[in-house]
Amino acid sequence: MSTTYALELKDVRKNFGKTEIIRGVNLAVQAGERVAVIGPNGAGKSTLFNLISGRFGPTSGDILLNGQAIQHKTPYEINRMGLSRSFQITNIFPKLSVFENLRCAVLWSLGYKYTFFKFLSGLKDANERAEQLMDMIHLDKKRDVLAMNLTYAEQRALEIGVTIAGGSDVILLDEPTAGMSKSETSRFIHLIKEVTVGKTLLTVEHDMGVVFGLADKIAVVVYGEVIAFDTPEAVRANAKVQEAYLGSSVADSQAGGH
Ligand SMILES: Nc1ncnc2c1ncn2[C@@H]1O[C@H](COP(=O)(O)OP(=O)(O)OP(=O)(O)O)[C@@H](O)[C@H]1O
Repeated sequence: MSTTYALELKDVRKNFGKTEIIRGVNLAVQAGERVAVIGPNGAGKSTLFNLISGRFGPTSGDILLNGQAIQHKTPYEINRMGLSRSFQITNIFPKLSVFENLRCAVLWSLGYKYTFFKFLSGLKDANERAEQLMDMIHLDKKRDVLAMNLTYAEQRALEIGVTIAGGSDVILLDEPTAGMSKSETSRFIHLIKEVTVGKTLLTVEHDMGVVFGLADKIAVVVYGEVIAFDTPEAVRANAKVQEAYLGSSVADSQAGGH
């Protein structure tokens, strides 16, 4: 019996000009797994995210979302099929309040931007869902504060709220804790865990504390290939990974008690 994975990459390759940047990636992520994608600078992590979210098409290979091929779909179509991505560059509206940002995201996900009448009938549901999201990301006390007046960590939390607003079951987060202090980071890991319960999560991450605090599995990308995909413990113990990349970062994170 074949398994349907939440996300599956089969021999995915991507060339930019004559250079092969992604060199035959295979990855099978089970529904509900939290996966951290790690690797040295320039290894191809962002390119992989761009391929999965449809920003680029692969040169060859298949990408399946819940068993359905998405490698030729647009980002919009892929989003409608249940995958949502947040960016390092923020995707919130600075001059809208917390509540308005969330409501916009909910309405957009429901497709209400297209017809005014659908919009009116959906408004009540959208309001309720936006309130619910606001509680989930712990910004209920900041309901009417403009996004631009939130702290940096609160803006990142709002961004997560916007990302999960449509109820996608596969979530891609690009360095969700980048730029945060240590205490903000540990609170944020907790928040990400809470809001992604039952969802499949992929995150590109450099901070080993975050990786080991968040991930069920780690995918190690080195020079356009996934050289290991396993539990944190197994990846930590993997000699190939130690040699190619981790070494001192893992030692540091272990010393730090993560
Ligand atoms: N649109 C593009 N056109 C040409 N080359 C690209 C493009 N996007 C990425 N690259 C190249 O692909 C390689 C992988 O880049 P990518 O950004 O995916 O790496 P990364 O692992 O995310 O790195 P970092 O950790 O520094 O963000 C780099 O050599 C980069 O210069």
